[in-house]
Amino acid sequence: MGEEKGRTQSLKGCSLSDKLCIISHQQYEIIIIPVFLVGGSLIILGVILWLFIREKRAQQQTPGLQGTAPAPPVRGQNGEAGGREGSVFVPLKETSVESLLQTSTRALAKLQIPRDQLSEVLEWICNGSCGAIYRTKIYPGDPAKSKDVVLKVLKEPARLHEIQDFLGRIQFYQFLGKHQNLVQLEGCCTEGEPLYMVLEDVAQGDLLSFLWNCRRDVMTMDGLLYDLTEKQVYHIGKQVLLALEFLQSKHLFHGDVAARNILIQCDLTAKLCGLGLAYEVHTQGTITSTNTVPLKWLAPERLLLRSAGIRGDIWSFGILLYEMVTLGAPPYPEVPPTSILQHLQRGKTMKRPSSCTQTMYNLMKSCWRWKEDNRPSLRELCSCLETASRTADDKAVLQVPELVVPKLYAAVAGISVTSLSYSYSIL
Ligand SMILES: Nc1ncnc2c1ncn2[C@@H]1O[C@H](COP(=O)(O)OP(=O)(O)OP(=O)(O)O)[C@@H](O)[C@H]1O
Repeated sequence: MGEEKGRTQSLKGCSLSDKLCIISHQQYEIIIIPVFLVGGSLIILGVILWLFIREKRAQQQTPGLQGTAPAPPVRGQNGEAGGREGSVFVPLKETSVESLLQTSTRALAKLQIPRDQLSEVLEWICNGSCGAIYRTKIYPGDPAKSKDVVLKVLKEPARLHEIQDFLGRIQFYQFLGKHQNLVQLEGCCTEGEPLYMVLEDVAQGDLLSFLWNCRRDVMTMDGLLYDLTEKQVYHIGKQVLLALEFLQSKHLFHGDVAARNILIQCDLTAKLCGLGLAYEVHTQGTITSTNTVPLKWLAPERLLLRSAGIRGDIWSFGILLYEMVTLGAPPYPEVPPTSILQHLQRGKTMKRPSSCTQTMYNLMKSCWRWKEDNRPSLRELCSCLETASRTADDKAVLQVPELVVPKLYAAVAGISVTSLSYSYSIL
């Protein structure tokens, strides 16, 4: 009855027996409904096409020619922008170097080291991102307290923003505080140029050189035993995970986990260095510099220039395990650095190295799951490593007969040879 009433109202001005009126009402429905259906389908098709093209374009982003990628956007462990805890004291409004140094030296008063306490004898280690890195001695009054330290010297002449950046990095170390598996800041000299950042000396140098030295017949050098067992690989790996957990607790991540960014002591204490990207995440919430990271260590989301986070570090940790168990072989030796993304997109990962147990290989593969969320968390990985370490071989020494030719290594790994600070010679 109600339907009949409504219909009568819509046919206002016509009598129900009027055939012409009823015919025109039916035509109205016949036109509108298909128009809506076709229009809706076209819009849905358009959206699907747009998403498809967008995805394709992202995949076609060609990596850097040298096998290094431009910095992708980044996010913290929960997808949020990187942490900004702790204010950045460096006075960005200062317009002259003198006033900038005056203000910041006051802020860094507790860290200042008198320059005359530093030896003038400098041993060059390498050129870092801000300038040269040297080893020297510090004599803090009491000769018994003299010790080796590492100096990061800001290159000269430095522009105002480079000075601000360097001072910010010093404050970043201060913000991080102490952790046994992170390189420690000893102090700084910033009352005038050249600016120094003074770090503890992790005497045995980087893990990559250590791994290469383990290939040689020498058993010990400078008190360090150049032998590595499977159990020790887990021991070093666990320390790196602890350092990453520490960064994660500050809403940060490392962004460049690799053997070249780990320093090693005689007792196999491992310390994470190369904190430049973590510093950028801290201050900018993203990576803004033109810093480049070798492609073969990067997770797919970084290669695709999508957001990066701690799960990207987990992918790189898998590569680090590979580096350790192969005593410093370049990852994916058969793949050119610039083809790595296509290689991964075909679902390929690295084969199990002959020196690697199935247990360790399974761990690596879990780090290399395409989807970030499917990779283990730091906590899970830590407990897997602990379990694996309990039954790991502590006797058999890992052996790889071929010596490394650094130039060749750099080409296969997609790293510029000058950025490697190896203390290793094949002679
Ligand atoms: N505290 C240290 N003890 C011993 N060697 C060190 C120390 N710090 C740095 N090095 C050496 O210098 C190399 C480069 O260090 P690092 O990656 O920290 O430099 P950087 O270019 O300033 O990095 P970033 O800009 O990422 O902080 C290391 O691989 C290592 O050989």
